[in-house]
Amino acid sequence: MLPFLPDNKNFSYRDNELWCERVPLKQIAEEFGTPVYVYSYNSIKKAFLAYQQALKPYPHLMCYAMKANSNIAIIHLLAKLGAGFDIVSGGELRRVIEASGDPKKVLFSGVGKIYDEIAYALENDIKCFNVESEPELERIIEVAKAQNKVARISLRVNPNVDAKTHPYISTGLKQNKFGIAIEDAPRVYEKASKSDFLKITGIDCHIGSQITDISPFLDACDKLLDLADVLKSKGIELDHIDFGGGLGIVYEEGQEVHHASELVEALHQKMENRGYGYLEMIFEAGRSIVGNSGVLVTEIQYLKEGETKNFCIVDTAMNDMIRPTLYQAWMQIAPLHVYPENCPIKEEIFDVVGPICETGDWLGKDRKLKVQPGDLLAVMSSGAYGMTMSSHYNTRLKPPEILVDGADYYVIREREKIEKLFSSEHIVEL
Ligand SMILES: Cc1ncc(COP(=O)(O)O)c(C=O)c1O
Ligand SMILES: N[C@@H](CCCC[NH3+])C(=O)O
Repeated sequence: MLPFLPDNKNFSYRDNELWCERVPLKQIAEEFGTPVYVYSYNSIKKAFLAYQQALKPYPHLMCYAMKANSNIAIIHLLAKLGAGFDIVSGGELRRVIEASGDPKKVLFSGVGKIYDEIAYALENDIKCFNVESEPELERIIEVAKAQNKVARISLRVNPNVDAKTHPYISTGLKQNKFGIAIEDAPRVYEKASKSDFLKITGIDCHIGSQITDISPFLDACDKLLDLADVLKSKGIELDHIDFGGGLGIVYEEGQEVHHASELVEALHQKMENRGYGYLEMIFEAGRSIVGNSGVLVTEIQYLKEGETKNFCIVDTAMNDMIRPTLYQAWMQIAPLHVYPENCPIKEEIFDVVGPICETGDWLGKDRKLKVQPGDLLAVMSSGAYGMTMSSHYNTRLKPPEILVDGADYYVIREREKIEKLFSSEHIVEL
């Protein structure tokens, strides 16, 4: 039986070899070395268009949360498909501009926006600041005043909804640092409405990531619409409602997720029923656009028999893909070549680990694999929160990124060079 693949359309086995679209992954590994991130353009496009098409009948803006994967080639291609962007730093806005994206379709989220970032975003006339606290609101007024501009804002409210996801990626509960408590929101909106330097355009929330159920989104929507009612009674009208991040994805066999259209329809139905069908619907989806569109290909260095466990030691590590270490996330690890049943290599159970000096440096535990040193493995579903969360720990260089489109492929990031790593460091003689 062939190993499970979360996106078995754009990643598939042909004659027991794993391909991305019409390219054998082995060919990419041979040409560019390992570890290497490989993305399927057609998978990204399909995932993005699933939201776009579902939203088409309604006023909408589909913003890609670029923290998931911010390679400028991907930003550029998504911008061409009509994407706006959700950013959390001035650096991410720089990327949008570099990639010829439209700043007027940019939302700026995040709890710690600094002066310079606010000024830069205002200069570039972004669509909206998602304000996460009262002091931030005051800072935005101050910067807008200095530029003699009007900043468009929405409040990111914390609806206190349980997203039923990992506690580290749950963001809409009272104890989380994000957003403004929903009970305080009417007062803060009133305050904002009095400033000549602000224009209230919307309402925003983001309750967490990797949410596979629609009900937390609907619960949050109810609370936002209750707030919209209160605001209306105070004469504050909104243009948009921003539901935050998108749906979760399939990492593991047997997991089920909803199609983007189910989420959009369910939310719109609720808006319509409550008299808000006219509001522009905004999503800040990241993971569901790129997550299953990427893999991290790695080469097995050693098979090591431990005292109680077998280890499959590969040449990628927690510095390239930190999700298992950070969230104990389960990610499928699939061999690039599947040996036939009758081959003498034995199937064994391994912990797949990297070379980093940490016990937490693992990619998968207790995985059944029929492999030998030199074989290649793909960490599936690595397109989101892979490269963007990578680091140089243990002075490891960042892997290249390759984008596949049909039978063609392109280097969208070169393998990092050690000289570049050292170029901003300086020896001092003391
Ligand atoms: C404010 C905000 N918007 C959007 C996202 C993207 O979420 P997801 O990748 O689950 O679609 C995140 C990440 O969780 C976020 O913090
Ligand atoms: N980085 C996380 C999700 C958090 C997203 C940022 N708000 C992950 O890999 O699952």
